Amino acid sequence: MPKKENPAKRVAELRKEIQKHNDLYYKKNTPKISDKEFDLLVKELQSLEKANPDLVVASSPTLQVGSDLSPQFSKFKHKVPVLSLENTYNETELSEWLEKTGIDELYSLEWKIDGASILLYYENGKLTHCVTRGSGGIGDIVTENVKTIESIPQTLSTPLTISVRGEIFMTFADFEEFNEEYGGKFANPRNLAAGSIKQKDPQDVAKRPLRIYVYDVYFSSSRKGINKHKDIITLLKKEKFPLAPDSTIITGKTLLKEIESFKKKKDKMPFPVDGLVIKLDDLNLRESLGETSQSPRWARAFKFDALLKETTIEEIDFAIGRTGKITPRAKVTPISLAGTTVTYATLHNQDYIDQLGAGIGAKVLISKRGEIIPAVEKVTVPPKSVFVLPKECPACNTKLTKVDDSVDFFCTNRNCPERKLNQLIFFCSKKQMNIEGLGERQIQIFFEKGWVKDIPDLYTLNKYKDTILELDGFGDKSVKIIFDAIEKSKEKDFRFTLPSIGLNEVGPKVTEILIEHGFDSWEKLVTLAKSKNAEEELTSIHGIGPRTIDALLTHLKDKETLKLVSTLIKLGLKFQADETEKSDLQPFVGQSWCVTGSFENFQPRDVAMDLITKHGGKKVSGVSSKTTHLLYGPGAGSKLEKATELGVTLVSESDFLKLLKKEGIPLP
Ligand SMILES: NC(=O)c1ccc[n+]([C@@H]2O[C@H](COP(=O)([O-])OP(=O)(O)OC[C@H]3O[C@@H](n4cnc5c(N)ncnc54)[C@H](O)[C@@H]3O)[C@@H](O)[C@H]2O)c1
Ligand SMILES: [Zn+2]
Repeated sequence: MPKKENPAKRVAELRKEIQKHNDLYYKKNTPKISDKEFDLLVKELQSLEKANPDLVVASSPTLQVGSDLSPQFSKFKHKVPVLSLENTYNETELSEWLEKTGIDELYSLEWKIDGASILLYYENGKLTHCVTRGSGGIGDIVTENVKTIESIPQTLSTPLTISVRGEIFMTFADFEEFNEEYGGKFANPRNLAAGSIKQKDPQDVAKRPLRIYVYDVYFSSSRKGINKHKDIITLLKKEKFPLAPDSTIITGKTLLKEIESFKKKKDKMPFPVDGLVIKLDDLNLRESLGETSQSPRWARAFKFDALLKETTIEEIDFAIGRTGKITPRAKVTPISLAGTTVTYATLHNQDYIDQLGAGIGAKVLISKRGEIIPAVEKVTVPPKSVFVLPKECPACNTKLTKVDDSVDFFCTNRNCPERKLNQLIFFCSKKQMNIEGLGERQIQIFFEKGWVKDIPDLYTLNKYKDTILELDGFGDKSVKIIFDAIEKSKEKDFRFTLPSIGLNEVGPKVTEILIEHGFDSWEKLVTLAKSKNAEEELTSIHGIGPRTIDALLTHLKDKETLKLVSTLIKLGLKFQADETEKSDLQPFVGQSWCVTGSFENFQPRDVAMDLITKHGGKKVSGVSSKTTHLLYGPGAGSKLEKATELGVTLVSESDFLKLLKKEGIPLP
């Protein structure tokens, strides 16, 4: 509640507090309070400023959009102010706005996607700049990072000069898979998506499963023939931009009813949504209403409350991941939340525990959004003492350590039983080797009995078959399923075996990239690691950053890893990739191609590179002494210079078209 006795003091306090949370949210991507709590602070400040106009200053966070600007990026002055949205959690407030704006008007109703805002600037039909919202007036140029999202058209079918606004996000499933690959470092898809577009190295961004939905277009000159939101959507569809599902256009009268049906769906959405966006359909009306310094008067965000429920921490234990990461978990008095019973909620790490002041006996608020693991969000009644993580691994007593600059503690003992167990669970899981019948429970039993201590033991498990049949809960049928699935897993190729053994930084995507570049077996990788220019060769591969290269080369020289793989090969597992759809025409065998510039017939230019790999060639992302050909088009830069210097064969688009014709390769 506003403290009436000294508004100036409270206003100053609130501004400082809001600024702090803005920075945590937009710049660090690690918010410490919920959106609702944040919005309450802003509302309190707004009402104080309204009651005390003399306290209003232009720099107040109520008059500015929260800024994401970071010093390491070049800046871009937006062509039109990139604003925020005024939001409400309350249907009465929304109705009042509808009445004021026109209940009989048409409105668009869309999901409010929880990611990072982005502007795509096109000049004469070519994508020139991708820019963050920044301060609303200027933004950070993150073009190369955003261009890694393949669904963004690089060229339009008409030479329009426009800016397209959208939201970059990640689905829950992609987030979980990615996060699993990186040892569970990231808190939620929104923070990961927003952090990803601000990475230093586009190659690191390319590995992240980012997506985009666009929702608006700004025109540099007159928007001839475009008078409704509907026309904008038609244009975006025609130019093949990705659009969010379920968007609809309805009258103000039926809006609240329609919102109800969106609400029913919201917890089942595959990507994070934090509300709905309602916008006037008529663009002329929009323009006559105009905007405040912060948000348009013709749109509102209707936000959903994050589901929060109170319970008590009964105990705190730990998950020890396959990478050794220790995650403290609160065992809570069971509560039902978003249709499931919650008994555990994550406490992430010691820093998080300290910030919350969490401990055994504390009363806490638990949240669940989408499919993410529930988390402890807030302490409402403090514990007797704040919890402190043990110094040693609870499973093997190894001293816990921090790796690099991470906030997490790790057990570095490779033979730690909990790590081993989780490696086995990961190996057998559906997305990996898909060994049906071997779920967490079964693996745990075999592990405790000492029958399966490590991955290779799975393939000699049949010596315990009779004993297994004697166990409770293992019938003929279920045991047959297990052994059939183990046998069948031997058919899985390198695309699965390599990521399944759980080497850090080496997940499915990296594996796929390695295979595409000709490293389609363990043997080839090991040979590569022994060669002098291993690092140079890996660096030339697009999509593999320095951190991955480091990790990969370490694994490929590590004795235990080498032993593990050779044992698995002896047991009949495949550590080479099956041939994929390759053409009989293989004119590019033995050649290594690089590409630069843009092309008329190949958009995106990967289309050309795919032809080369399909017909036997290798593609590389940088020109080196090993590159044999450079395919170049307008806009070619330093690669062309370097290739000329090194005597690489230069191939223009028309040369390439002739070559394809000569070889009888059709255009896709
Ligand atoms: N928890 C915290 O500490 C903290 C701190 C700062 C901000 N926040 C949250 O962020 C909000 C303010 O952020 P904001 O200024 O980005 O505004 P916002 O998130 O409330 O709304 C504007 C944004 O919505 C996004 N959006 C998604 N789908 C859209 C669609 N279909 N149409 C239009 N826009 C769409 C756009 O990126 C746009 O920038 C606050 O309300 C608060 O909830 C939280
Ligand atoms: Zn341990």
